[in-house]
Amino acid sequence: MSFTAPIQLPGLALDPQWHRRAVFYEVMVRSFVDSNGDGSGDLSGLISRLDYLQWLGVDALWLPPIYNSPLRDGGYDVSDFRTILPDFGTVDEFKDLVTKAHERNMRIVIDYPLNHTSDAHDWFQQSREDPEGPYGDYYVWSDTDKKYENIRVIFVDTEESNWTFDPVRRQFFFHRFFSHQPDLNFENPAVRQEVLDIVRFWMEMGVDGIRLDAIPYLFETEEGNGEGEPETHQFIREMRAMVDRDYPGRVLIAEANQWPQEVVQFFGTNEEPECHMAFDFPVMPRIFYSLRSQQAGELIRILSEATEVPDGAGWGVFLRNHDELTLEMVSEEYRQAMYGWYAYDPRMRSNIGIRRRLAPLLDNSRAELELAHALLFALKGSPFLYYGDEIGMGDNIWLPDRDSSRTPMQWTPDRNAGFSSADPGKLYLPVVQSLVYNYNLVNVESQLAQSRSLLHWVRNVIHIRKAHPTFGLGTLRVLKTNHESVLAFVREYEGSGTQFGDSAEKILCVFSFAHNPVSVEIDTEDLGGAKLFDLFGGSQFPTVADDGSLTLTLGTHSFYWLHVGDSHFTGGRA
Ligand SMILES: OC[C@H]1O[C@H](O[C@H]2O[C@H](CO)[C@@H](O)[C@H](O)[C@H]2O)[C@H](O)[C@@H](O)[C@@H]1O
Ligand SMILES: [Ca+2]
Repeated sequence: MSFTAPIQLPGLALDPQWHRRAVFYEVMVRSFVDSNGDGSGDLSGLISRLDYLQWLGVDALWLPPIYNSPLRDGGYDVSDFRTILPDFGTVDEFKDLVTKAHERNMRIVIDYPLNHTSDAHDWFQQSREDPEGPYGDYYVWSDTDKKYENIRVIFVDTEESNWTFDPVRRQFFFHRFFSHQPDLNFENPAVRQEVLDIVRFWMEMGVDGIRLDAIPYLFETEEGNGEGEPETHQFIREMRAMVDRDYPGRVLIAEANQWPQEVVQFFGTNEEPECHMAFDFPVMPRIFYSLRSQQAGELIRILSEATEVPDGAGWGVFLRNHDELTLEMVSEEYRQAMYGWYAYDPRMRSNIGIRRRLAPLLDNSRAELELAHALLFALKGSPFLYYGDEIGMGDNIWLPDRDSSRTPMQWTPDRNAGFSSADPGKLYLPVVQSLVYNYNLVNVESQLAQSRSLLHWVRNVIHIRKAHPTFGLGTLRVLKTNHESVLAFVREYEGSGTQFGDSAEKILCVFSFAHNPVSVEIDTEDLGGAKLFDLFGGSQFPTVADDGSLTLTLGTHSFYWLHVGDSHFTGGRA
């Protein structure tokens, strides 16, 4: 396979708003390409596929943890934050990745699980052995496991308590996640300084952003629930001030699995900003709910909630990632409905969520995959794709925990799906060989060869989105319709008049979750008399009536992106 996209030199375009226009792609280094045949993906392998990612239209890569780790939690159990897992490569190879990505105008975002370490980390080993030593106070130790009783257990499948007794120190240590992941003690100024130094270490290496893993959980208090305590926000403000001062243009991304009013606090304010971006956890499960219930109501409700963010900040929206499809942000009633639709086999569940990939969740329905992506790319926020979802990769629910959807990328129909030349038994996880998603059928090479494949469709929609800065920078206003299965909104952008030549624009987006064709009347409010043109092919649609009403018909699971304007729009096909 060759992707001969032109390489832009020398490096990145200067754009302080890059993260709001960007299409992100989450790529697990271990899962993407194995360059040396040892069975594990690595940095050199990833570098070898940057041309593919550039061809796809990706602007930024998010790499889950690449540090030294016992890999008991997919690398989120870090044993040294300043070295790279040898299976993945070296610091020099990482620098090479940054350089080569930048040459392609692509950014690199790394993942930083700052809340905790692995119990194999030297800090923890010293802390347990020498309570009076320099690391004695690096973790949250207690003589009793009865502290912080308001703090819930997150990994309910495996942990009964947030406290585990350490036989060496003969005290309990606190952990929000697995019992092999002790929480760092953020009350200790030395710990806070270590964390800031580690941020600086990777920023000096040239990274463009850092995903702050599990960010709500830094501080614990007796009164609170340990999620977004004031001290946690204060510390993020300090980190942000350091980044703005010493590394302007780099971004901090909050992973806070919380309700909108709580997540929005991780953006801070104009005067005291915190993160540049935050993942939108409430929207994601509602997309899946709408697809099965044929009801757009919950999605409309959450999209209509006013959650203003500071200037220049933006949401990260996603369909799937390396974790389970979390159902923490839906009511118990909705959760049970979603388990019934999407996790009918108990093996598909994990903690409070569903450990499946996008295509199997949607039963490989091409119409639903297109609808879900069209919505993802039209929402307010920057879209994050999960590796392999662009080809509709399947999962393996027989693998433990979230490994079900972390299997090798499927490049070709050849041995190990072209991921590795290793003996198949040596792979870090087996390739998917199920009836429907077998790598013989689902792979990049065969989809490149079919112009109507999902891969080409996703690439096209990415390029159309990128031709319209409105999607990244504009406002979103939900419209009233007379059909419960239809979501309609207007994206509107005033234009910036910057060097990017952005002009003012309105785009009407309409999505039908109905399982049959529907006719819908939309109250477009102030769009009376406007002409509409399809963004994909440029064809003209019925003009909006003078009173603002618009009647459209939509096929099963279909959608429209319509340019609103007086003049003919020529379409955006890439
Ligand atoms: O490092 C521990 C975990 O941190 C992240 O966790 C997030 O995912 C959890 C579900 O797997 C979710 O329930 C929690 O609210 C999040 O903070 C990371 O993404 C995980 O992979 C990791 O195990
Ligand atoms: Ca390798």
